[in-house]
Amino acid sequence: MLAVHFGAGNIGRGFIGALLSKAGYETVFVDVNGELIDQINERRKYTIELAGSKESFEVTNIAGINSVTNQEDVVAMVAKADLITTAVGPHILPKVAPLIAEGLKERTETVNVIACENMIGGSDLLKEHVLKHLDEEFESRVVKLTGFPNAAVDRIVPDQTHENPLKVTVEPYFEWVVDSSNLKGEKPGIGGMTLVDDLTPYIERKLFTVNTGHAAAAYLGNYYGHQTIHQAMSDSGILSKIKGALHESGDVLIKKYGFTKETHGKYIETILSRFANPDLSDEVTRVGRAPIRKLGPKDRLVRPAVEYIEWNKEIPIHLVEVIAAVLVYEQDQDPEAVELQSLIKEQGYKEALQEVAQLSEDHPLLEAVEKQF
Ligand SMILES: NC(=O)c1ccc[n+]([C@@H]2O[C@H](COP(=O)([O-])OP(=O)(O)OC[C@H]3O[C@@H](n4cnc5c(N)ncnc54)[C@H](O)[C@@H]3O)[C@@H](O)[C@H]2O)c1
Ligand SMILES: O=P(O)(O)OC[C@@H](O)[C@@H](O)[C@H](O)[C@H](O)CO
Repeated sequence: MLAVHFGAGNIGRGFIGALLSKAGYETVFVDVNGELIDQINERRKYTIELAGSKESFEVTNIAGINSVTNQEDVVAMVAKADLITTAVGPHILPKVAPLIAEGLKERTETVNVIACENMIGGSDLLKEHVLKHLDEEFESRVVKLTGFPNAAVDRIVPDQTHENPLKVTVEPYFEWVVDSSNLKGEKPGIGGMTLVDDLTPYIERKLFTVNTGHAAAAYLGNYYGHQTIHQAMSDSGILSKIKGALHESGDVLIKKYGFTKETHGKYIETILSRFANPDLSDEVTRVGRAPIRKLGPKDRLVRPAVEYIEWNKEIPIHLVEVIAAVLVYEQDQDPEAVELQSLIKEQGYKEALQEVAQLSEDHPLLEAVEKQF
């Protein structure tokens, strides 16, 4: 069985590649990072180390293709793959779409394409971009043969600092949930992949708990001068604000999906203990990367804040504080942080937030964030 995976970065190697290998797939990583691909082809294996335990294992049966220099090879692999996955970042999905479209055009058998990105509807978005590259004749054939099931992926994989550039240290916890209602053909039998009929509660619970809490730790941590998530979690003042934000997003999740307070409370506790893992050094700059995306209308901060106001007719004060912390997040190495600061300089905090979060001019969230300043 052959899997083609786009994005040989942290989650690609540290999570998806690992599960594919364990399930017996030959995994071909596609990446624009030529050095990384050369290393994959030279070594043909890498080590996954579980943070905080002595456990480690080898990921084998792998190869790599540089999608800048070897586009034809990528297309040929997509044409014959048994499974196609991505973990490149939401903004990169339009860039991988043309090669996926070319490969899908050549197929006569069913295949599934799963975008493993932190967003709602990742595979739907990828499908939309893929279809833009197909004319009518190919479009109907590709739609018939290709499943684009959405997915939720959860495992904290920080930026790596090993001498061996392929080695990855990951947290032991992981969850990969895939919407089975959109699968085509035989269901992939991958240990660790959970198939569900309705992904919405899973992806929302993950994004609006793990990623909301993580974002709170990163932006408040940065504001109060911390470098890592672990340091932010050790600051009792920040920890209580993170918990506050998670109780606000949790309030909405409980109301929408009927989780009991007790179950959701336990879920929050598990997430907080994952953030506090002393064996995992995760920089606030990684977790806070791409602040414009993170202030998007469907993303981890604005969406739960807007829904909290709708359900409770009340302002979620902790989420508001985190959103304000995003607006003062300065990081020269992060193109979105630079862009956000220049937008704020031109327009002011309130107007910049209104634009990136796509809120109406009179939305109460805007006034609340302005007051926070
Ligand atoms: N790291 C985590 O803890 C984690 C956990 C869950 C989900 N995610 C999600 O997984 C995705 C990837 O995150 P990551 O942390 O692995 O990022 P990363 O930066 O470590 O990896 C992304 C990889 O994609 C490659 N890439 C960029 N453009 C490409 C292109 N056009 N074609 C092929 N490859 C390309 C990059 O070179 C890089 O190797 C994101 O959507 C992220 O939200 C990350
Ligand atoms: O990947 P992002 O930029 O959407 O979010 C940063 C982190 O919160 C994220 O990568 C988490 O580590 C991950 O979602 C845990 O499953």
